[in-house]
Amino acid sequence: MAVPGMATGAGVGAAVACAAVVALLSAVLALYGPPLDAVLERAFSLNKACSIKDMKNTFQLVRNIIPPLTTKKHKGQDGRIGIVGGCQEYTGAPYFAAISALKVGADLSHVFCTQEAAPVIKSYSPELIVHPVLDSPDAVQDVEKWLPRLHALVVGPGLGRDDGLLRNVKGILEASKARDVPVVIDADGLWLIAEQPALIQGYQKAVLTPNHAEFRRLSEAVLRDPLDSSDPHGAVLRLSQALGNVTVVRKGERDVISDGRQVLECSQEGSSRRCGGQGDLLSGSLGVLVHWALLAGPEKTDGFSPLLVAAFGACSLTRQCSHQAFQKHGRSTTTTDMVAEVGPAFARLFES
Ligand SMILES: NC(=O)C1=CN([C@@H]2O[C@H](COP(=O)(O)OP(=O)(O)OC[C@H]3O[C@@H](n4cnc5c(N)ncnc54)[C@H](OP(=O)(O)O)[C@@H]3O)[C@@H](O)[C@H]2O)[C@@H](O)CC1
Ligand SMILES: Nc1ncnc2c1ncn2[C@@H]1O[C@H](COP(=O)(O)OP(=O)(O)OP(=O)(O)O)[C@@H](O)[C@H]1O
Ligand SMILES: [Mg+2]
Repeated sequence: MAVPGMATGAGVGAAVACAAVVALLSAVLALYGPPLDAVLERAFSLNKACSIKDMKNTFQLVRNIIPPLTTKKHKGQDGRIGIVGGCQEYTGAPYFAAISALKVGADLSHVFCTQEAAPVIKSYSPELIVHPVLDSPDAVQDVEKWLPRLHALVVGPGLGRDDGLLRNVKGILEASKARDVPVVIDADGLWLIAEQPALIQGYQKAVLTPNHAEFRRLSEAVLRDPLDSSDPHGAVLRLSQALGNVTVVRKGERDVISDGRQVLECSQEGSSRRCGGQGDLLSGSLGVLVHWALLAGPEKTDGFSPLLVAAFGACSLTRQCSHQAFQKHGRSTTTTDMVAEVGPAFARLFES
């Protein structure tokens, strides 16, 4: 079925061929070092060709990672996701992330927030499990004891920038890495990473989802250079490489996704509404898709990194939710209207 906003083009085979060329170029880069720019430029233009042609095929790869709904599974198998965020000022952001994870298909969604934020977040939805632990002196241990039961953590929505909270989140990130738990880092979690990039350096199960301001901050902190706005794909590729191939999703008019080897672009039609919370829907959805993609493994994603495919899925889903909500509500569209579209948008993009 044709999906609006989707480019058509070459087959998955072409993507794999491109991937091979890019992998080769990366190997050349690793072996011979500078002049990096010339080689990167070439690698990148190959990537660009791949990404545009293969948007249609990338949808198929997302379909490949979606677990079947069967009567043989028990509660939790399709995803137990944790959201780390929620403080006095921001209660909506962790709620949007957590409810979106459930609506995409996770079975259980936990929110680890401050004591004050917990009753507020609980009152939004009986479906969320809310732990008022993030500002406790035992925050790291309190979250750590849940880690063996969680498939992915989404760190940052509505976290705020309180030094004590950020210290606790640093400990939670270190504990997650030690246990190999995949992490999606968004919003104020990215503030922490811009301050201490070493926290995430080289962690292959991390995805960063910066908006415009967050990308600039991160990029300038990590690359120690003013952001080159003339080359949006190259900027994402370079940031990912500098972070040791951590997957980066730069949100914007077009979303640009890279694992430092390949670049994908998502230009699924969204809407012109820029109400707050849309990024939280994206990061919550991505938490589930990351779990599904890693479970499915690279054989289901045809040579693409599973995290790249998960990210493309979350970006296209968020934009499709925005598109559908806007068709119904126009200028009054809010993120709550988009959350109501998660099911229909998911079915339209990935199940028809
Ligand atoms: N309902 C809730 O609870 C919600 C809570 N949220 C939570 O809020 C916390 C802070 O998150 P954040 O995104 O507001 O912080 P940050 O990165 O400092 O950006 C601030 C400034 O950056 C700029 N700017 C942003 N985008 C830009 C663009 N495309 N193009 C150009 N400029 C752009 C813009 O600057 P301005 O236009 O004001 O000069 C903007 O004011 C975080 O915890 C998050 O989760 C949200 O999730 C929403 C729903
Ligand atoms: N100019 C734009 N045109 C179309 N879609 C956009 C545009 N900017 C962002 N988006 C889409 O909106 C969604 C959220 O991106 P955005 O940059 O608003 O994140 P954010 O600032 O982190 O959101 P939040 O308010 O949740 O913190 C993404 O799906 C992105 O593709
Ligand atoms: Mg955000």
